Amino acid sequence: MTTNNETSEGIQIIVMGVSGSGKSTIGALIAGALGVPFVDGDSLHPQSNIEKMAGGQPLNDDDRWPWLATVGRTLADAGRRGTGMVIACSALRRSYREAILETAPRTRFVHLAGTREVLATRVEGRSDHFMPTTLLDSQFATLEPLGDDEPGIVINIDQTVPAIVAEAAAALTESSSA
Ligand SMILES: Nc1ncnc2c1ncn2[C@@H]1O[C@H](COP(=O)(O)OP(=O)(O)OP(=O)(O)O)[C@@H](O)[C@H]1O
Ligand SMILES: O=C(O)[C@H](O)[C@@H](O)[C@H](O)[C@H](O)CO
Repeated sequence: MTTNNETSEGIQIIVMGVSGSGKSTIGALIAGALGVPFVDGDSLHPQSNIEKMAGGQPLNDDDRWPWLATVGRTLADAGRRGTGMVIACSALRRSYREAILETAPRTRFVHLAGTREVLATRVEGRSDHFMPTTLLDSQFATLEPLGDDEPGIVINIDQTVPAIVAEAAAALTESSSA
């Protein structure tokens, strides 16, 4: 999978979805396929947010806004440097995505979508992550799926990792060159 430099430099992607949907796994591979840097949005959270989630409490809007501002700024800075970037960030609500788009208007979203059952299996399968499975219900309650009128694509996560990456990269490069 290749893209020309001109296309890759401009690419600004948020891989979004609830906890355990594969944002880190798929996001890193999409970035590799497109030849752009990858940042895990979890590394941009203030420590207080990580501690809150690890303690079993969902984040609220006040917790998320400063983090979303950092995510948008990081993406916009990469665009200005001409390097492009893929960031894994839950971006659960439409208003969160609108805020990111205000700072980084060329952003496209890749929504990794799956059922509660598939997500529970994936989250329970991890032993090395701070996010408890008990927070999945609040993640689903907060989620507003990517709409047809928003920039990006929705991908069903109930398929293999390579299949998801191939679907995402094909859609992203196709829409970049359109
Ligand atoms: N398509 C897939 N098929 C099978 N397992 C997968 C798939 N995608 C991801 N996984 C596995 O599911 C788990 C969750 O994936 P990952 O940690 O990438 O999700 P995440 O959205 O980044 O989670 P969080 O937001 O909680 O950090 C990991 O153990 C990962 O290896
Ligand atoms: O908006 C949120 O509630 C958070 O961003 C979470 O989604 C986590 O950061 C992430 O998914 C880690 O599990």
